[in-house]
Amino acid sequence: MILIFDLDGTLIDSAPDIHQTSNEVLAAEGLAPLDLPTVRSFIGRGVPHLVERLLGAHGIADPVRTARLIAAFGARYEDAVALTRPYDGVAAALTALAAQGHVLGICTNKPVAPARAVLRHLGLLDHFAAIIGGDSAPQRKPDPEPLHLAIAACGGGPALYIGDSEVDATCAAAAGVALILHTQGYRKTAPEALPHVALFADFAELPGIVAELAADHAGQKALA
Ligand SMILES: O=C(O)COP(=O)(O)O
Ligand SMILES: [Mg+2]
Repeated sequence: MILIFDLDGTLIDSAPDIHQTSNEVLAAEGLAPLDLPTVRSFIGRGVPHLVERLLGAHGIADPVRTARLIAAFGARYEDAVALTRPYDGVAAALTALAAQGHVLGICTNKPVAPARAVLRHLGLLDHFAAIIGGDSAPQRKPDPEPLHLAIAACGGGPALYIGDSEVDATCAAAAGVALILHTQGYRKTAPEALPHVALFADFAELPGIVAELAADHAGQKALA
């Protein structure tokens, strides 16, 4: 099958770097820093949304400042890798999934260049046949288009999406793709509130979950 992964909050805990970069661009505007949980709660809908929320937290809604901060954030984003860690067991799970014969891709709202930069920094880039980011399509997730693009870029066919958030759940549902929910990410609502075919807290569980879903899928195809 094709397995498409979300990035922030799914494969990597990148909130500390996004937090630090946020406070750097706020400082350049003469604005006070925000704490990590606050910034983490703004992650998931891409850079323009993050910046709107950073300024909104300071009571500012100004298109000129928003555009300036988006540019400042973008200029720093590819270097914002030092504080980011993969979740435990990610590399082993990706290796096991590829060994099961699956094709792996990324569909993230992070722009492609910083997505590639952080995956390269963590030694994970070579696992992926395609990377679709927040700047790859006219619309970002939760629009289904980026997920459709990621699946097509991996060769097309039956797919699963592995994500952490409300945005991923809405995107997957709109795309008609089943979601496997990583529960250790940046979600705000209870897992039960989000449509999913499976959930996991530990990447050691993922190869078994995927093997079962792939077998179900093959079984349904045989019956059809
Ligand atoms: O850039 C973001 O806001 C979040 O990215 P994600 O789609 O990888 O969770
Ligand atoms: Mg995410």
